[in-house]
Amino acid sequence: MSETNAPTPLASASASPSRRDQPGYDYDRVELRRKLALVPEEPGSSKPDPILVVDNVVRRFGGMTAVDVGHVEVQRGAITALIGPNGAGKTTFFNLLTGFDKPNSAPSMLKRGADTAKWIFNGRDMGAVGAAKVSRQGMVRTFQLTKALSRLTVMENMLLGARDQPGENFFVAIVKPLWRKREAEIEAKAADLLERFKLYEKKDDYAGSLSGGQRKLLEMARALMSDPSMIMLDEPMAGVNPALTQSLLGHIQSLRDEGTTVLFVEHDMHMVRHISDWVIVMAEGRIVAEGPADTVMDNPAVVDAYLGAHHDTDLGDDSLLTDESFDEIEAEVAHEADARKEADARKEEGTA
Ligand SMILES: Nc1ncnc2c1ncn2[C@@H]1O[C@H](COP(=O)(O)OP(=O)(O)OP(=O)(O)O)[C@@H](O)[C@H]1O
Repeated sequence: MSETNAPTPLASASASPSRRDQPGYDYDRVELRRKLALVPEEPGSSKPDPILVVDNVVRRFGGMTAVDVGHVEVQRGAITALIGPNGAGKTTFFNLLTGFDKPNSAPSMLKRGADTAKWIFNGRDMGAVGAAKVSRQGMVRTFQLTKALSRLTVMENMLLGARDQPGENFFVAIVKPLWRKREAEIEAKAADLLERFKLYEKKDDYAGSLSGGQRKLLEMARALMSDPSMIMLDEPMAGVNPALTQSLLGHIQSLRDEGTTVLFVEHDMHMVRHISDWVIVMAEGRIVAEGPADTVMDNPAVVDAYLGAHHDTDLGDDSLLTDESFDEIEAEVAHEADARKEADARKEEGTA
């Protein structure tokens, strides 16, 4: 199977509807960029429609402060990159937000006040919420596949990612027609996602036998099984070959175009420049700069952060990925979106 295939949108009726099809969703990238252009390019700036608002998240390891974020907001429906030199605190921040770690500033029986940690996702307070519940609320992050998951097949990995498994609901679990139906839906959805990520032919292979790039695709596909409102990707491009890089970028753009908010940590500045609607920069645990990708790299605070920590970081030379190749991806994604609209319209006409 080729790794270079372009992304395929969800095609069959058995997949859950994308957010684009849900009432009230009106994605318009030009409008989004126009709104973001009005946002002040400063750390902690307010966004027009934040899906995530974070306050006072502090994490110390011994005497070292890994994360000290006073305030930050993530715009709904946008692709936001979280960048920063090695050790800036990006992964620790992801772990805290998704319930896999707890801030030292977490509110307690003794202390709850203006300086205690608080983060609101989609209008809900997530501060005291564990990892499983965070994911059920629609904030899902990708992980590297563990050894155990490598010994499961690609399809088994997908089924593990599903929300509302029949066994989770006692009533559904004991009424056979109900769980049969739900099980079939989940399997159909997994199959659709695997098709979309060009992994369907590998469905019965062990996940451990996939290439590094295919594992990244599987991680993303598995995360999408729970229909997240926001997907958080930790270094999606690490270890991925240039051909599959383009495919991954296309997938991330289509997710955003379908209404999923994307927050990703990445060292690859080519990727950051080309697909981000907004960039947040961390250094030494703090947010030091924010702005659109084409200007934020020139911010003196960003140059300082990278020069101070990481002299050899390439902040913008596109050697592998040219503007033409990204234009091609964008055109392909737009073409597929149009094809999807046409198919939906035909389907509607057929059922009218
Ligand atoms: N469990 C831990 N125990 C002790 N120190 C830790 C732990 N986890 C992270 N750190 C430290 O916290 C700091 C922030 O680490 P983190 O991995 O969050 O940075 P990062 O920005 O994701 O870096 P990279 O880009 O290299 O992945 C680093 O100095 C790291 O050594």
